[in-house]
Amino acid sequence: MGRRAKNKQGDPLPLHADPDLSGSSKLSKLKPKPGLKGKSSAKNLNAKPGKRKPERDEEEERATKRSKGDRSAGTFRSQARAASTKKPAATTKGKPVKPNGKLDLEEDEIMDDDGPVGWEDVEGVDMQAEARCDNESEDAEEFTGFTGDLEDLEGDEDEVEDDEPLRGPVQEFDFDTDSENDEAVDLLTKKQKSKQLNRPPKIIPTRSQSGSSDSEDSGSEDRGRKAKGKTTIANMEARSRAMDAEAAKEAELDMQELRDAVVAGEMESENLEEMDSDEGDDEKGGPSEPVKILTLEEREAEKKAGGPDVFTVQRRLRHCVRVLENFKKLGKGRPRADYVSQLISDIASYYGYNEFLAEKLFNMFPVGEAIEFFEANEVPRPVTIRTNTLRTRRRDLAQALINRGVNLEPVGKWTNVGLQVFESSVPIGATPEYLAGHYMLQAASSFLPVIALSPQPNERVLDMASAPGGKTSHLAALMQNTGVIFANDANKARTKSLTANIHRLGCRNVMVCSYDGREFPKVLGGFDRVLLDAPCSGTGVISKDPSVKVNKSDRDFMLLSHLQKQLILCAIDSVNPDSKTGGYVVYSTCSVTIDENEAVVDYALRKRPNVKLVDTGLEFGKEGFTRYRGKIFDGSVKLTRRIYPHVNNMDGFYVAKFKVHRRRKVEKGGDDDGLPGGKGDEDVDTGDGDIEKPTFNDDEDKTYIEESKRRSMKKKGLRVLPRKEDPPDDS
Ligand SMILES: C[S@@+](CC[C@H](N)C(=O)[O-])C[C@H]1O[C@@H](n2cnc3c(N)ncnc32)[C@H](O)[C@@H]1O
Repeated sequence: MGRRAKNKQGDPLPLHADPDLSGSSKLSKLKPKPGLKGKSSAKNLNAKPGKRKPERDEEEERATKRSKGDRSAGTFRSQARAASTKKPAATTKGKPVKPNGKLDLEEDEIMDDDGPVGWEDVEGVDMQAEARCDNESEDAEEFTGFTGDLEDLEGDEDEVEDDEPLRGPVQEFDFDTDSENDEAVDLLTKKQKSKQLNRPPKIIPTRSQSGSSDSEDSGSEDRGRKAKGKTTIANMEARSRAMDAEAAKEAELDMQELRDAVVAGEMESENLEEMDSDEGDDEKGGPSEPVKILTLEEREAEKKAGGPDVFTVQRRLRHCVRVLENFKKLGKGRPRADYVSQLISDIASYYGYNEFLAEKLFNMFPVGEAIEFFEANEVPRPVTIRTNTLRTRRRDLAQALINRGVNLEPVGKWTNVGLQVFESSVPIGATPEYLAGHYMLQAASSFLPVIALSPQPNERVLDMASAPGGKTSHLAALMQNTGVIFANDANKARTKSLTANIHRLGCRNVMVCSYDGREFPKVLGGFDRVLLDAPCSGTGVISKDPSVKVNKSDRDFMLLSHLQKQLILCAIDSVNPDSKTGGYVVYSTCSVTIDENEAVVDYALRKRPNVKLVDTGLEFGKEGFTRYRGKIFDGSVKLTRRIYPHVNNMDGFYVAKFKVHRRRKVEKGGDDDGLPGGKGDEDVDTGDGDIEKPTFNDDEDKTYIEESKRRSMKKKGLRVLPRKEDPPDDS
């Protein structure tokens, strides 16, 4: 994304236009701003992850950054303290706005009151391992008590009097009247001006920013906007397009920047030692020691001694990234693994992850891109809402909210219901429009599984893990309140917020139920479409819930993956393969790990030869992995889509879409290993009444079954023998 247009959610880059984020582009970012030299030294990074107490100037800087909602604002230097990132964007008179209307949003307030949500009351699943329930606003639960009359709210004199923008001139809002040539609209009055549009240059600037022009640019940009006149609201979409064009221009500039950086990186690498010692001037201005890569023992000793200071870690990070990106030239006899383990250790301490998760996530990307990913997790994603088309139209909603002092604009061309909120003078989660169900606070990426499922009017749809109902209500809207949606969630307590949301949003075709998803299709089957938005680790939403950085272990991923595999088979088996209009399953998670995504989808393909992956229909997202660290997945897994914070400026998400066909009878003595392309040759209509119980590979599942037995014995207070061997690595 461009330097100046990064504030806008915008259309994510199309699949084939994803920028090459790997490589030396990061090198320029990692250069410290000259003025910062030495400033950060002697800070203990070994403090509790994410809890390092910032100094005063850092706190101010962080407050500024927090309000930007812009991933690019994240810099290497500022990340170590950002584990305490809070929910961004909308503000009320300078204070952060909570979606539920309260001020001063705290991270723990984003979570359910009951703590971590997901699968805690699901039998057979370890309570310790937390699963993340997506990135829906969980605000609804706090509104379940609202029983008042909307008119009362509308007529609340106090609110009106206190609410300056309500008295302002009514602005027209029309999505239909724009044209490419329309004047871009400045939606932001002086008072309301988006903080995202006004972000400062990066603390560690990229090449393009380190020049003279960033502040000038943004100044002239602002002037340009002002010159274009006051907000008319007549053509918000035109403005959006103008921004898109600007973003495209910026993207091109960035690509150029990247190309320059690669060339420059090659030159730089030749003078690496020189650079390292230049960068390494100590606080007194003298040259510091060359960067030292530590052995495991030395690292342990360093930790024991209180941990490295920020300055040292930064230098080492830069050094390791540079060397690893050009190892042939710069490796200098040391094994690559030494640099990798040093880098992972430094990433963990710098960004506040446990080393296990830092490594797991690091391994998913080329070195430079991994840094992009970790940085993006330090920056809040844009606040977005989804128009509930059962109650209103997007233009009417936008008009109403603008009149209340909300700065917003369409999310991007790929959705006609999304609005991005930049700033608000009113609590965005408690406006009369919110309470009247005109919109849902919902992260943009969580629109994607529903768009992929594409439910049709009059269908029978199962939303297998549905609370608090962001996607259920979106499904209902697309089905225009026809047909029927079974909105299930294993967690009874969470079905309260689900029910509240579907009432608020006017969904009349929804049946709420609470079963363990693994009981389907025994309880009910024959659906035209099934959405499985599975309980997951939440590694795609770390910017919202930084606790994920430290509370996930190898075992959690193993157990989650197992649960997801069980659920996906049940989802598939709940579909009527003879559906005239459908026959589809969409599997999604708000996690980026392979164990929870491709490994689950591949397992489903192997166990259910009657399903095939199909195109998700999404315009963007990276292809799913078809091989990863020695594992080879079915080639069709590349049809699945990965959404990343650092690429799409959205929460990390994964979406896969299956078409379910009739089952084929497996030939006697034939290949019954469940691999696709087995020898089955005869169509057998399994029908609703003839749905087989999901089967599992006993060998593969042995460990899980044993774990499950151990847990239930423990629960009953029985003595549990020590494990015979460690569970296998599933990564
Ligand atoms: C990612 S959240 C779902 C978010 C929801 N789809 C939405 O859009 O609002 C995962 C949900 O799975 C539920 N869950 C966990 N284990 C389950 C199981 N075995 N069967 C059904 N639901 C389960 C959790 O209670 C949680 O609400």
